[in-house]
Amino acid sequence: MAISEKLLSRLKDPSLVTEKALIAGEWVGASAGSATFEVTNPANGDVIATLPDLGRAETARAIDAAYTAQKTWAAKTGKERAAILRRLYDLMVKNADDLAAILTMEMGKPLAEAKGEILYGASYVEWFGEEAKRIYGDTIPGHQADKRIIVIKQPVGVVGAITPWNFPNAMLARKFAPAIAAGCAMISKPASETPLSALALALLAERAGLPAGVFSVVTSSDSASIGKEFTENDKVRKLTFTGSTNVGRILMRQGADQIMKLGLELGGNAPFIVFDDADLDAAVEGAMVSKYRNNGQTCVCANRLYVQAGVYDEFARKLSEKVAELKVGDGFEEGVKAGPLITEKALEKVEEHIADAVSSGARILLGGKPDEKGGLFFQPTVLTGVTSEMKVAREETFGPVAPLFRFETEEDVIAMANNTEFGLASYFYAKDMSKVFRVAEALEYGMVGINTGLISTEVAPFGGIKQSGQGREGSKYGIEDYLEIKYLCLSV
Ligand SMILES: NC(=O)C1=CN([C@@H]2O[C@H](COP(=O)(O)OP(=O)(O)OC[C@H]3O[C@@H](n4cnc5c(N)ncnc54)[C@H](OP(=O)(O)O)[C@@H]3O)[C@@H](O)[C@H]2O)C=CC1
Ligand SMILES: O=C(O)[C@H](O)CS(=O)(=O)O
Repeated sequence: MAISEKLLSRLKDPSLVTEKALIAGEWVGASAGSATFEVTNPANGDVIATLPDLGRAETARAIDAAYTAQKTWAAKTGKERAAILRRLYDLMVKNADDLAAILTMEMGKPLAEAKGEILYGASYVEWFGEEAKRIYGDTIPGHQADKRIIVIKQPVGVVGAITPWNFPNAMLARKFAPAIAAGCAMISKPASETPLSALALALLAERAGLPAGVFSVVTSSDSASIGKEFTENDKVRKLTFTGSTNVGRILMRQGADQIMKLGLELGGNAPFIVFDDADLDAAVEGAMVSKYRNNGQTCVCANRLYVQAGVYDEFARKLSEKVAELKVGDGFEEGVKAGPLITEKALEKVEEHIADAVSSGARILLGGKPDEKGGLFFQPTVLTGVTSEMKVAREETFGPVAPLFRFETEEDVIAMANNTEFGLASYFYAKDMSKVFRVAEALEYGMVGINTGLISTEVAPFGGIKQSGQGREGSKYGIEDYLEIKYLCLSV
């Protein structure tokens, strides 16, 4: 077991990579003969680190420590909690290049995108460090002359967090920051593909002064068991999850027995609509960002591109010209815009969706097959002649495929866009203001990008409706999910 020299040689501070999990304030490595799992670089299959493969016992130990530490942490003032989050924000920014290199090596995204993710994750730490000082309650006029009513907000308590591989820093930071700001304690279970980013965050949180036990990171390849510990251990008051709708459903069922508070950021199937009065160049730019960011591996990616008949051919041509410029390769290579997919399973799903579409009459305008580099590299792809009967219309591709659907009327496209069990992100390009308000209000999604393909920011409420989840992350709304409301009735 040894950390990859290729990774360590890229870092100013090699101590940011660890092969130890953080359990109850102690860094725990794999003991002789104990179970371990490997973290590999999706660009070439290299083993970059070996982590202890922990289970329910270690998770329960982390929960016990969190249960104790949380009481002291919650007793600190918002200003004291804010100061530690501010120090963490400063450390994330100072170490952003190293954190980005760790992220690119374990997840594959281009280095510039990884750096962007680190700063995006840090923005949540900064935002909720500020919110920590503003957890206000209410006073309410009494219902009787001798009654005084006060509403206070208190931290939920111990929180379990399960996060995905596609944004291994930002998806954790988006949960960690409001939880810690609110006075909660957290045990995180990162995706087994990408635990190093979570561990680096934990290292920096410790250096920022976060007390022992308030934050643990359990590394495990047996996520189902860790999830069961989170949902069955009565010291855990909330579970926050980002990942597929299928797993979200499993966790919701498991948490039902103790009426667990849940935060669910699940799958999406975003429509991206181009009306014939759109600024086509802007729409192409927005489609490039919304579709190919993170190689299409984000839950808010444009999954279905609906283009009005009058501009369909021109949009398809312009989009393909831009897609053809995307350089595929190792995320560390200069100019690369499309890294590897995360696993063989992810690549097979992309191939399956393209084959299904073509077998039903779609045409490959660009790409359509694995890149000549082999491995997990795939050609950025544009399909035309796509219809609602195809899998790309119903399922989340989670890869670099832009399926173009042609539509005639506003009513038709709203009906098609809403014809899904998902409701996370949606986008459309149009100039007519009446149409903008009609369409924005008619789309059944938690988020709507209007003349933009990039909507994610810490200042706005990120989240979905229907089977895309519940709760919101970021914004002034995001901290509410980590607070309980308490009503005090005083007889005076
Ligand atoms: N709404 C949002 O913000 C986001 C949604 N997603 C959605 O997630 C999917 C892709 O991400 P992906 O990582 O494959 O999703 P998964 O749901 O497979 O995995 C997400 C996390 O859940 C863990 N997990 C898997 N099975 C269980 C289980 N039975 N109990 C507890 N934890 C479990 C995984 O651990 P391990 O991998 O180690 O098994 C990982 O840490 C897409 O559908 C995407 O849309 C992804 C990111 C953001
Ligand atoms: O897809 C995800 O995991 C993130 O939610 C995407 S974003 O927040 O960076 O848009």
